Amino acid sequence: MKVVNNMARDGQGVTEIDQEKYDADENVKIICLGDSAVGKSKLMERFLMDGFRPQQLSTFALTLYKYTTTVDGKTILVDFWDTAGQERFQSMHASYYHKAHACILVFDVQRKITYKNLSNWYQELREYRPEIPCIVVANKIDADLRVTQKGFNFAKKHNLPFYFVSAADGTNVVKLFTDAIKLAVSYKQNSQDFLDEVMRELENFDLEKPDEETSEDTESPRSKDEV
Ligand SMILES: Nc1nc2c(ncn2[C@@H]2O[C@H](COP(=O)(O)OP(=O)(O)OP(=O)(O)O)[C@@H](O)[C@H]2O)c(=O)[nH]1
Ligand SMILES: [Mg+2]
Repeated sequence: MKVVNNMARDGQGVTEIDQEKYDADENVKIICLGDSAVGKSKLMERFLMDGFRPQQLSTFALTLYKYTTTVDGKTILVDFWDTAGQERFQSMHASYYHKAHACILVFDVQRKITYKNLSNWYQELREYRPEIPCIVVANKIDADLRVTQKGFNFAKKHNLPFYFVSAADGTNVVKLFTDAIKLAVSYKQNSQDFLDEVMRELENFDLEKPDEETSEDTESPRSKDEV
């Protein structure tokens, strides 16, 4: 497992890292979103390093973790993108979302505002990635287990999977990440991304040709875009 610390502000430098790795079919990218201090980095640490260090600075801008696993007999390379949720970074650079295959959306069960802000994060996510699987996560349940009795309707409302977890004691952390990886892989395998790109190329190409040649074909590329 390799950790790449990218200290670039505002997502600068992300594209270089991004570029070298997305050619392989079995490479997926999973992003993590949520307010500052909800436990995004701690959840990753718990899963990737099987540990929890109580004191650590908040993520500066972006940390990339590389992780290898197997799904249905195939070797999968996972890039986990962890970002800072501070106000100063509240709107993510587009490249953070670029080619992401799944999202883990985290709030802190002890702080209501972080739950309220889910809708802002979710809205931004959907602007860039309208289709990718997204798991909603209620973190820090170790602090007061009674919270698991509460109804959190955000996930239900948007028809998203929802897990109660704790980075501190490890509850549901492995399940969360292994499910996120499976969802990312299945999204990538079924996604129309590549086809869409090709179709867009063809559409542009068609536009340059005389009308009569393209009139028959114009419908199909459009309908693919909506899959
Ligand atoms: N009790 C408890 N504390 C937690 C848990 N997860 C994280 N924390 C604490 O919450 C604080 C913030 O955790 P981080 O993982 O740094 O939060 P973050 O979401 O990465 O924050 P930014 O990087 O600023 O966006 C730390 O002090 C952690 O020790 C948990 O499951 N239970
Ligand atoms: Mg962090």
